Amino acid sequence: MLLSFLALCCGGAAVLYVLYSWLIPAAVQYNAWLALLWHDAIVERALNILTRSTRPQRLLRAVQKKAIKGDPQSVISTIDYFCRHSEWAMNVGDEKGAILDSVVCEVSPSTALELGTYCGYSTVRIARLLPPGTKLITLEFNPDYAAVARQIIEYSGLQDKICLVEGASGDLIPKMQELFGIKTFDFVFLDHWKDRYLPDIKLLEECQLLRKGSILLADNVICPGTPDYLEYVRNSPRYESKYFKSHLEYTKVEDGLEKSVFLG
Ligand SMILES: C[S@@+](CC[C@H](N)C(=O)[O-])C[C@H]1O[C@@H](n2cnc3c(N)ncnc32)[C@H](O)[C@@H]1O
Ligand SMILES: [Mg+2]
Repeated sequence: MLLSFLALCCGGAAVLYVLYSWLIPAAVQYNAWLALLWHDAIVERALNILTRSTRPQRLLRAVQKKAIKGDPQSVISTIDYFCRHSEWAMNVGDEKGAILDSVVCEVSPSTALELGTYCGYSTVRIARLLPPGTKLITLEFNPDYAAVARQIIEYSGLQDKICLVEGASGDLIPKMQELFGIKTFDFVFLDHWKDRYLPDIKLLEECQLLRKGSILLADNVICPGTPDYLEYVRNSPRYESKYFKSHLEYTKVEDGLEKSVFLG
């Protein structure tokens, strides 16, 4: 009786071990929906309860503990390490980040807008490459995320190059001229909720915030995906669009960035 109970326990433990150390990580690395469900719904909630903190707070703590203050590259590398080895987070990440870097360097914008700040990872990534005098305006409607992003931006030492505005893109885009005297943006990074990409570029067009040659770079066009936005920029005569194939941040799931030039 005791022996069969012990055998049952050992068998159960072995199944759990195989599931947790091999099957789940493998499935989560390669399957889009499993990856998002696992990282966003299951692990994040469990860790929030267990640690009585939020994912952005845990990410901020890692930066404060491990990154060199005033060194944006160290902040970026620390976040990437944390997200690969401790806890996934929805930053653009290192792999797609390299594509983002090359587009920012190529455009060398005088005016830049980011939609969706989260913890400020991509904000720091973009701002560190901006020419002197350029300010990046970044919009975030979640006050808890914005509070963490402010501290990460401050920690990286780039606060003078970044203006974080709290609020919804749909409300703030029409106020860009009034708030910042912006006539047009040279570069826009779209990385907020995916159903807002299309309405917000139409709003940017309507508010005449795009000029001939403005560059839009959109993240996550495959995973979670922005089919209506892709259909628009790929078929509209007002845009010339190109896909950069990559992977969803910190996984092997296909994702990519869409770079679109506004033709006027
Ligand atoms: C994927 S995360 C941004 C990640 C960030 N760009 C990075 O790579 O580090 C999306 C963020 O957009 C914010 N967001 C979503 N829709 C928004 C909107 N309409 N206006 C402002 N912020 C929005 C969310 O709260 C979330 O923090
Ligand atoms: Mg993204």
